[in-house]
Amino acid sequence: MANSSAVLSRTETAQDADNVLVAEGLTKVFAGFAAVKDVNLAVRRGSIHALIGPNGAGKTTCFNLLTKTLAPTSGKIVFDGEDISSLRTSQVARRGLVRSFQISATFPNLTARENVRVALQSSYGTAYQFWRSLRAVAPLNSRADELLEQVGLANSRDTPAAELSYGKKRALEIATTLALEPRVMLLDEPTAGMGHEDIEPITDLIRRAAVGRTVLLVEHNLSVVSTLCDKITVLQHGQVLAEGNYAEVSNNPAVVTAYMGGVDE
Ligand SMILES: Nc1ncnc2c1ncn2[C@@H]1O[C@H](COP(=O)(O)OP(=O)(O)OP(=O)(O)O)[C@@H](O)[C@H]1O
Repeated sequence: MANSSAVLSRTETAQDADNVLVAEGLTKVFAGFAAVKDVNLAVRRGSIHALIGPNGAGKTTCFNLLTKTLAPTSGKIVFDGEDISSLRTSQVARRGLVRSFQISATFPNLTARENVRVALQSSYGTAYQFWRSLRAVAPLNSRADELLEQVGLANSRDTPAAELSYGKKRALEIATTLALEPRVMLLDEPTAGMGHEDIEPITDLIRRAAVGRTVLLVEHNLSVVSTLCDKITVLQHGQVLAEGNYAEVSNNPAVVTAYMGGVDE
């Protein structure tokens, strides 16, 4: 008996170490309506994990709970072994759980490079204040240029954000998120509103950005999910309907039924 409980606790520890972000019994009630009900979720370290589901399934609410944008009615969120249930977005961001677009990513009148530099300044905190001399912020330019290169915006470095195409704006938002050095990057519908020509580049970009970190995304485009994600959690009516890789969830009759009616665009 003592042996088996020792084994069990070792197994649990191993599972926790594998999972960088864990939600237990996550529930959000809006004026008597449960948008998210008792959701358990485990995001494996180093994976690309998607939250999908038909319209109104609770994806955005769940995502907002995980990013600490919304406070749960009940339930617990654990990041890297630490209970972050009562922490604020900024506090979890400092720990490496970063939501894309949380710094409202782009300042339209600043160039791409300046936008990334602002994100770097916020990441480095008081070490690089706005009022520091140009010489003091110079090291930020080289890091900003590396990040712009990484997201394919090296040639748009001096272009004001407002003048970038939609796809390039989203790439810039990812660069500003990467500036915060996330260990877990949370993306809210990264391909939303994109034309066909932008979807593949942004998918490639997410795949590259995911190297060495974990990505959790809400995504409507199932073809993006199928090529990008290791694990998929399907929500319906605020609850987990199915979980697994794309082949598993797409062959699940309950998922097929939930999606019937052509929810995916
Ligand atoms: N602030 C709120 N107050 C009341 N009800 C809300 C609120 N936010 C969401 N809801 C409701 O909770 C349910 C889940 O909404 P949510 O936006 O999380 O779903 P979703 O899966 O992201 O949907 P979509 O794919 O349409 O964006 C919906 O019925 C929605 O109307």
